[in-house]
Amino acid sequence: MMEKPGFAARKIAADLLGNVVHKHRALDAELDLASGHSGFRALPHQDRALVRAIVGACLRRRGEIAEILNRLLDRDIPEKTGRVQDILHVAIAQMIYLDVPDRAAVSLAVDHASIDRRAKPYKGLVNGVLRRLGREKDAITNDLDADRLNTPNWLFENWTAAYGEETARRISAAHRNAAPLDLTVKQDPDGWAERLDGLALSGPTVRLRDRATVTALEGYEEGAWWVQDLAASLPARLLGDVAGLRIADLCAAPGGKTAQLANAGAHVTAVDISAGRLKRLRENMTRLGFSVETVAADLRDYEPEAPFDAILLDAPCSATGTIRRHPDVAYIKRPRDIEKLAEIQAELLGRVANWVRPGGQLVYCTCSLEPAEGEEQVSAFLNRNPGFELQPVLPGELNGLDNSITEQGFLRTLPCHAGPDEGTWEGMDGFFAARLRRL
Ligand SMILES: C[S@@+](CC[C@H](N)C(=O)[O-])C[C@H]1O[C@@H](n2cnc3c(N)ncnc32)[C@H](O)[C@@H]1O
Repeated sequence: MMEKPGFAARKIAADLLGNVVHKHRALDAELDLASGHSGFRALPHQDRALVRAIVGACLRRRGEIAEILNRLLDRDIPEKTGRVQDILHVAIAQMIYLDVPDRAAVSLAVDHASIDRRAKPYKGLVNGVLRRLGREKDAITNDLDADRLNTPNWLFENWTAAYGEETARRISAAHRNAAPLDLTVKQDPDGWAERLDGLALSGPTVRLRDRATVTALEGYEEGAWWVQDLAASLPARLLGDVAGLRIADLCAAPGGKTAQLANAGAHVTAVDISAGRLKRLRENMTRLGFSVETVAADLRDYEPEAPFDAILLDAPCSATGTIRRHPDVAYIKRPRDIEKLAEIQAELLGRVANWVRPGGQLVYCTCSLEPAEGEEQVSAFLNRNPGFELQPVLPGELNGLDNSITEQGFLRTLPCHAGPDEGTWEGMDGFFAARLRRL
């Protein structure tokens, strides 16, 4: 059988979807052009963009697609049918959420089922189900509760318990769209907003509507800015005026927060366990013209020579605050990952806290929406360590982002929080940060 144009892209999309949702592999790693999925790497540029769009829609709309399939089938597709379910999801994503003609999506799905040994007996079902969807699209997709369906139950329950159901729904809704591109500029946010046709948000953040090729944008070569979500820029800002201070940026790579601290005039020691990620940090600092000390070490072994004036600990976490950028996170993480990560965070926080001098500040942060990795982590630390106090984040400290400050004085941003003004192409990553002081 001759392969139809676009067949390879659909086949690889189904493969990648399967690797994420069944094998819990990170999508970024699969899409890496140096080390990712070999079939994906071999595709022409345009087909790679199509694969990204299909897999993105499959993940962002996974709950809706599953419900559509449910409405189309009389009974569940048996397990051990090979790729049937992934093939159907890929086709439905194209028919309902992407601008692909139904006929193309259906015939490529049937072709795919025909060449898969275990899916082959179901090619008639694939054909029938998808054709019916084409005919009865409106009726079948009517009244889908997208906000509830597209978030896995355990995450939705976590967020409902933490923020209430209405907010959990708004978080889920924010995940339907890809995030805009935020830059942190060294100086002159208004000028850069004008030059890049963006919007100056809170502080040094400039937001661009399109995710253009970053390296082709004005100011990249000269190191005028770096890519950093608005929310990710907030924890370092909590340290206030850091000019001349010795600061340890712990878990630093690839260096977004290191760059902020260096730009503000601090003497930064950037520590990270990953030599590869630290190499990227050094490349970033070279482009930006910052000089910082870098240390490749596990924080569980590292011993600083002298106490620091301040510490920023951006602990490893589940990254559920970044689902707008990484929709696979909702499917590759599981509840036990949160438990394991919370244990590591507690260990790291307990260990590094003693590296700050008395009177010095320690900011702990994670890009997670789970209280176990944020509020609960810090409250437990303070209970165990009477030698530290919380220094609440105060209204007015964060240029118009007061709705991201909790009653206790923690920073808690959510993907459904708008920027400082309405109409700022909505949203930011979910972040938690707490500012502590050693007594
Ligand atoms: C959230 S990322 C850091 C992002 C970074 N702070 C930034 O703003 O660009 C977490 C980092 O923690 C590092 N890490 C994880 N476990 C570590 C450990 N035990 N010791 C040191 N670094 C660790 C990872 O290599 C990863 O680079």
